[in-house]
Amino acid sequence: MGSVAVLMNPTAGRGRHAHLRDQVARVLGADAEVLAVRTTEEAEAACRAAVAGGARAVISVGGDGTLHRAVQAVAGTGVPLGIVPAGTGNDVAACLGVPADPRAALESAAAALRSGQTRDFDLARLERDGVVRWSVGVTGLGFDTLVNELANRMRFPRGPRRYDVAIVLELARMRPRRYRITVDGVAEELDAVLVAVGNTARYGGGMRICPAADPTDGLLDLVLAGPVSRFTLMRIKPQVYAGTHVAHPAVRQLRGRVMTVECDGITSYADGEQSLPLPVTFTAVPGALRVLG
Ligand SMILES: Nc1ncnc2c1ncn2[C@@H]1O[C@H](COP(=O)(O)OP(=O)(O)OP(=O)(O)O)[C@@H](O)[C@H]1O
Repeated sequence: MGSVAVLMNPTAGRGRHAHLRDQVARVLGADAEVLAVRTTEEAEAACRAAVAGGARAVISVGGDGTLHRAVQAVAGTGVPLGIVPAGTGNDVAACLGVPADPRAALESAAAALRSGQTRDFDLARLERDGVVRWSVGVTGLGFDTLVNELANRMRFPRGPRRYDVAIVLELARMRPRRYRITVDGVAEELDAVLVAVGNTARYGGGMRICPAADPTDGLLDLVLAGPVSRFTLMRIKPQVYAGTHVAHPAVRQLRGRVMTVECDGITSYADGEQSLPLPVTFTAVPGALRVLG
């Protein structure tokens, strides 16, 4: 029987859950192997190597970004993924019904390893020029993406305040962009400031940007905001936590199995991580993710 590979991200959640390392050893026992990684790239490569080497499960201990790395390795393999939410937002874990408390989630994954109990979910398969990436949660393709990119380039301020500053800076130069969106073969061109494709509903620590997204329906939800003013965007923003922004006349929801999104100068951010530059084709792949518990 293969080992249980554990991807721990000590930087996730601003280091608040560093003590989970001892818990992992205690709860998962001797066949748990904590992967020795220091960077994002090493994290993904180590998960892939573990799966190729016959690991019987991968456990992600971190936030959505950590989970995203582990998902690249287990997608479509049938190797189950344990999710221990120890990040800042933990939006994907919440949408997949994983206990919010990391210790409870760890116990639940350990119990599932013993009983064999798993649940299957869809994944979004992103493809451009033959390069494939996977997203379990939401992929941002507009204003939110630019904020993410700017925040990543900034050295100051540190921590989440960086995002507040990036939002203000990006708002100042926000302009609608021309998108070409094809949903199950039906194409349209439109101007938008914000576009997001969701397999699950949430990102950004509780924002229900794609409120109707269901990771078991075999479909993806695309939500877009048309050309609105900075003022209107800021007024709609608080409604995103409840998912009621979709009632605003400038907001549209599209649903389908295969979607292609084209726009110049935009790189997708999948589960909060930099992914493929547009154009990207998204395909809902039922059952591509098996989750422990
Ligand atoms: N073992 C690791 N060491 C260093 N960095 C890692 C490791 N694993 C993943 N990372 C990267 O660290 C970054 C932050 O991780 P993550 O997103 O999980 O935490 P977070 O931002 O606190 O949580 P959330 O995304 O849920 O708000 C991500 O870009 C992720 O790819």
